[in-house]
Amino acid sequence: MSELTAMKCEACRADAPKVSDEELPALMRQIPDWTPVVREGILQLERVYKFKNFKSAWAFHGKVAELAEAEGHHPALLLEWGKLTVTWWSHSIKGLHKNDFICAAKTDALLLE
Ligand SMILES: C[C@H](O)[C@H](O)[C@H]1CNC2=NC(N)=NC(=O)C2=N1
Repeated sequence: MSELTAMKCEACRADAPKVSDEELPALMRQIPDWTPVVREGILQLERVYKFKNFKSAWAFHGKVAELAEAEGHHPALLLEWGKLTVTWWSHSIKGLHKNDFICAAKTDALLLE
């Protein structure tokens, strides 16, 4: 389990630093099941979680929503039959912040609960 899961998100400020190109590879190695994607020019982290049915995906959706509220940092969630797509990025800086990696690692940890 990544050390990221022991960290806490900081408040999202418009002047907060984005994760740099130099920092990105080491952070991505800590969340190997996630993919960096660019949407509307914004770098984001995405993972698709597969489940046996809608109800299981829905239950995980609820856990991720609770995590988001606890961290004060919120993902995009696409709930489908047997799938939940989770996408993290920082709206305030239109890109990736350390918060997004912390939350991606904590999202993975929810699977172990
Ligand atoms: C006021 C509130 O805390 C801010 O709007 C928070 C809410 N959750 C957030 N979530 C994400 N992903 N990015 C943000 O910039 C953000 N800002």
